[in-house]
Amino acid sequence: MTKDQWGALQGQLRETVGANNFTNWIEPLQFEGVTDGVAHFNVPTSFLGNYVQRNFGDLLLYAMTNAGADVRRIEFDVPANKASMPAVSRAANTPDRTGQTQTKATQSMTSRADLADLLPSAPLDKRFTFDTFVVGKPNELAHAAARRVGEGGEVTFNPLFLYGGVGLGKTHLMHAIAWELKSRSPHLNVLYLSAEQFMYRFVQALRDRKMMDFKQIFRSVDVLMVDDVQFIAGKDSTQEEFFHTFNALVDQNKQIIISADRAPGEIKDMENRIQSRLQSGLVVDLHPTDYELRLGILHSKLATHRLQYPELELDEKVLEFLAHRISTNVRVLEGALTRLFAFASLVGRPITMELTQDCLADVLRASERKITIEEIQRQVAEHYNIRMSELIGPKRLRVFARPRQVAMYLCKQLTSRSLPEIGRRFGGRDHTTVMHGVRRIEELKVQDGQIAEDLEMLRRTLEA
Ligand SMILES: Nc1ncnc2c1ncn2[C@@H]1O[C@H](COP(=O)(O)OP(=O)(O)OP(=O)(O)O)[C@@H](O)[C@H]1O
Repeated sequence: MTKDQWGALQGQLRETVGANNFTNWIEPLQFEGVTDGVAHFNVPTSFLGNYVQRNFGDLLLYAMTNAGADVRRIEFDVPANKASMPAVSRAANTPDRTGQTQTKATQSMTSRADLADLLPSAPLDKRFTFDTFVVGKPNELAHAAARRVGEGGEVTFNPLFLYGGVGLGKTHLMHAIAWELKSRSPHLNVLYLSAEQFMYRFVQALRDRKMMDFKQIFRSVDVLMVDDVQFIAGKDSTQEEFFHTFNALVDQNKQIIISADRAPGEIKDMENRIQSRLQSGLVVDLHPTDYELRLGILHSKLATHRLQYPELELDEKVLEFLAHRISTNVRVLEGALTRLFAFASLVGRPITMELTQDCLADVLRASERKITIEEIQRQVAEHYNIRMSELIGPKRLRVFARPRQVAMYLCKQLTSRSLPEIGRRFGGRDHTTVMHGVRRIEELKVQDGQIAEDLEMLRRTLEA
């Protein structure tokens, strides 16, 4: 990250933290550069550095990473000769930021009336909007509910509780709601934060004896969004405070949106009264993705990659392959595509199946399916109503040979077994026979609607 890039980031930071916080805490930071993943800032006093680290550290890290910088840590240094720093020359007009000013700065934080500036909202990801959210069967209900809440107006279900496994789009939907609300009503106080940040703020308020401020801030929002609420399970006083905040907002008819990795009733160590409160609105889950949704997501991400790497060619089969093979987590799926483009661009080769296998070997191994060759064989035999021995055996009649090729094709698609291994499991056939079978089915899939339908049905059953 260059100094100019840091300069450009400042506008965005000002928006996020508010004008007063920006002037007090961010503006005095002098960006020195990034070395080995550490961003260095010069600061006029160690107090200012510590304060920024504690209160805005995560935000800075997030903003810089988001802007493309490889930053894992931030360090604040007080240079030996402070006189050269702009923050100190500013101090000719404004109070010096020495021990004395530190007290002033802290006091001004407490007494500041402008609550909007103090709202500790976590930054929203610009990419997470409704426009970029791909809707499919597994997430259509969650999407519809989120859309409804994003429209604003009368609160119909409170809270909206979204849950689902890792990387299925909960955070994306929450940010999308926040963006939508803000675009429709720019003056709405929308507070989005993770349950972990909620706890952090709470503990900090306790420590600094600022509970009144804390309560006032959280009760003054119009919309509260808390991500990953399971995090506060078992953390008694945080739960308690969350419960009070929750009730106060519901009483004022303010919208609350919560996400978690499981249903409210399944969050262990969460007090019953909170669980039941969380269930009192609309609870919707994001189901694990299916093949169509994954393919849709890949296509939508492709557009961005194409813009970035217009020169790269991509074999459509690669997308189908990835959608088949990486089935657990959209984040991993996206990561795979990004890596593929970066790799292909580096080595200057088109994105073929071969390159994909090379580049993503580790990801593919990690998300390897549990589907076995034997399962496929059994399922195919049952589907075509033939015996296993006929499927695997030597008979070359079409009624056996075609299902055999279908089974070989599925083994190639749904397992990571090599062609020779598949051949061995089909009565010791040669790998060229398997290759021929796979190619034949690939052709038929396009020409013969029945085969395409059979494949689809079998795949669904096997993946279920
Ligand atoms: N339906 C979708 N359309 C487009 N992108 C999606 C979709 N679902 C998930 N993603 C993308 O997958 C990534 C992970 O999603 P997100 O962070 O929202 O998951 P999450 O459910 O909050 O996961 P976690 O449990 O880890 O917090 C994001 O980059 C998001 O944009």
